[in-house]
Amino acid sequence: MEKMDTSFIPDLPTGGPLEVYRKRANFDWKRLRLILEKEQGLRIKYKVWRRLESDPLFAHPSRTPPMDQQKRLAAMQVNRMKQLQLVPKEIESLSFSAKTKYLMEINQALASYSPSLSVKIALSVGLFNNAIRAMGTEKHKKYIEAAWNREVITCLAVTELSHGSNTKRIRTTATYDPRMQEFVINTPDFEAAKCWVGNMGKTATIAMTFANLITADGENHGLHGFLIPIRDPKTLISYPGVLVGDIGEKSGLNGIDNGFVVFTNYRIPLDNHLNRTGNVTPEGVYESVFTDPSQALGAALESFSAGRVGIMQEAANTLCSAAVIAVRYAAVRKQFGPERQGEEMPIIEYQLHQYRIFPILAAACVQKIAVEELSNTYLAIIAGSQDDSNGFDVLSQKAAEIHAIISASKPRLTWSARDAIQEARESCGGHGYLQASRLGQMRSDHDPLCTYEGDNNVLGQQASNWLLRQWNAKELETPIGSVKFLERRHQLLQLHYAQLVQQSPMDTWEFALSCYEWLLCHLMSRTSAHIETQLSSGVHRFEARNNAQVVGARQLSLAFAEYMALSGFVGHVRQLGVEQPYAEVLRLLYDVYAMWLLEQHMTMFYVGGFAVGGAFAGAVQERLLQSCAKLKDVAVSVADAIAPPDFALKSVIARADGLLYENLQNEFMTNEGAFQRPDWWRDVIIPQSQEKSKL
Ligand SMILES: Cc1cc2nc3c(=O)[nH]c(=O)nc-3n(C[C@H](O)[C@H](O)[C@H](O)COP(=O)(O)OP(=O)(O)OC[C@H]3O[C@@H](n4cnc5c(N)ncnc54)[C@H](O)[C@@H]3O)c2cc1C
Repeated sequence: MEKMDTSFIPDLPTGGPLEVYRKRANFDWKRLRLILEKEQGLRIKYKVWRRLESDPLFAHPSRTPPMDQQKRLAAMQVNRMKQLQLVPKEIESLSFSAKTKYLMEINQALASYSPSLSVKIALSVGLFNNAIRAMGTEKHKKYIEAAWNREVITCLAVTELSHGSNTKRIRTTATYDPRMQEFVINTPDFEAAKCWVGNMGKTATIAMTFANLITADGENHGLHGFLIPIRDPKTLISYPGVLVGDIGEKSGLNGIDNGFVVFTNYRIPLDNHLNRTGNVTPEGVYESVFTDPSQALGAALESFSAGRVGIMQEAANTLCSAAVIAVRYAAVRKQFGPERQGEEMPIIEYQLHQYRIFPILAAACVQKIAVEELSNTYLAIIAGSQDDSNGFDVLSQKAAEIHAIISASKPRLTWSARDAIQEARESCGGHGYLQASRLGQMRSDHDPLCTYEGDNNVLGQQASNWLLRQWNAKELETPIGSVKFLERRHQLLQLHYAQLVQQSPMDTWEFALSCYEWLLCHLMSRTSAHIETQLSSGVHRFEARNNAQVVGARQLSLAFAEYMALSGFVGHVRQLGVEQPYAEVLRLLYDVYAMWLLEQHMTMFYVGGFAVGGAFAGAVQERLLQSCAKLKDVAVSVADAIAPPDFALKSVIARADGLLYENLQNEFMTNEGAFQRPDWWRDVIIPQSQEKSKL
């Protein structure tokens, strides 16, 4: 294993109640941290956290501010970014992948401090710039610079009131007027109002908007991107013809001003059309690099994949935070014990508790590595497609495969994080419900990640469609190799647990991966057969596919994402060649996560005939519980290796010092107004007779 410089990682407080478990680890948590995360990325994150911590604008308010204040604060924090100099000038000269990676690291650090802030920045810079690069041409590059300098505040307007997932049915129009060389933007009715658009509610000055491009002859050329100025950047007052407002309070992420807009005969110059894939000449002739307009839309929407990768990174970090809170709390919190009056046991010692929280810890570590691997693959493909002078090879085989992987993985990760937060909340009992535990806020802020940038259930269908295409194709199209195992489909479908455990015992990396290969083949075969049966009885393909979702397609895309994560982790660990104690802990984490996942699919292993009797289910459960028991002694150190600093984690019940009760006492005692009689005290006093009031 290469030499590691861990000196930039701040030490943890010593001597607190967590020390008992910290001492049991036979490895250095800082070195583990650098195995789970690349040094360069971690250095960037610590730099971001240090700068935020030292700036009073980023101090955590003691109470949740009113909605309007949250928006003001997040907007001011975005403006402060430039002064904080988080992005050095030198990154301009880096390659596309290196530069994007740098920005992604910053985003992750910001997201663990405040999701509202990171989403706002993504909308203002990252996503906007990606969209310009994917859809715009040279003349639009000035907007990238302007967005960096905050000369314009940007947003991405795709969703309409009555259409979200089905983007093809968006109805906003951009009609070209050759006389004035302008596009006229119209919202046909309120159902076509753009809505939910982040940054649009109060602040955005320019909206990157998807609208149907219509030429003077009345022909609709499908959806295209347009840069539509909506507010005066000097006054934030909207322009005539633009009715723009805020959609109101949300369940979380209230630092973001989500808005709606209605356009009425609103004119923009020809140059504001993002014309990389389809161009309109000044005379009004439409030219496209695609013959089918839906291909142009597909290429344009593909630019949002970077957003999905960012979402996965954020979800992996959320998993980490939830796991850290649950593990640190469990190591300190004591309840019950064998002797009635004797010492109580930390709840981390209970098997049931281990079974609830260790899969979260293991998932966090495995997914952290898997998402990093996936991000690298994604960036390499996009960089390749940008180098291609012909422009779009985005719809090539590689792009289709990575799109399928992302479409399966974004749902898997965001759902895992959603469930992990809830489990962590309950595992911390009542104190987990305290706002200061962070878990409630984390739950509300994470929740919409399951919906935006592609609703999970809809995205999952795109992944299963691709998988089923591979299943039925004469020739596999898997340049990334994600379904290379399908070459062995006939052998795999014959596989049984009894035979597998002989070939690859449970303590090999291959065991779980082979179980997954069988499961994926079975689900593809099952779903495909279900669709075929319906088609042959005259059912329309659309309906046949819909009716195959519950039977197998939904599970297929989730299982595919899990397989990708596990195999990504295994590939990475094998390459690393780490020393013994680190190899052991990585193996343990893999076992806990893999066995826990296999348990979730147990029914299908039996339904499909992979397993009979109780042996497989019993063996999986036994290995899971044994691995959890082994993980118990090192879990606190593993949590330390993935924990954001206290400042970013902001959880009173999971500080690195482990002083649970002292920190809670301080929280209760200093909580604003804790000892104040309420202003409304008279409203709760029921007038009493003289005699009784003496009581
Ligand atoms: C916090 C937040 C921020 C957002 N920011 C932006 C933004 O900046 N810009 C922007 O343009 N949009 C934004 N959105 C909108 C977001 O992109 C959409 O909400 C998302 O695309 C889902 O669309 P929808 O809400 O219309 O849901 P729908 O498409 O109506 O889906 C509703 C439900 O129906 C299910 N469903 C739909 N079709 C099928 C099917 N074929 N089979 C089975 N089930 C189906 C879905 O799974 C879902 O559960 C934001 C949303 C939120 C919550």
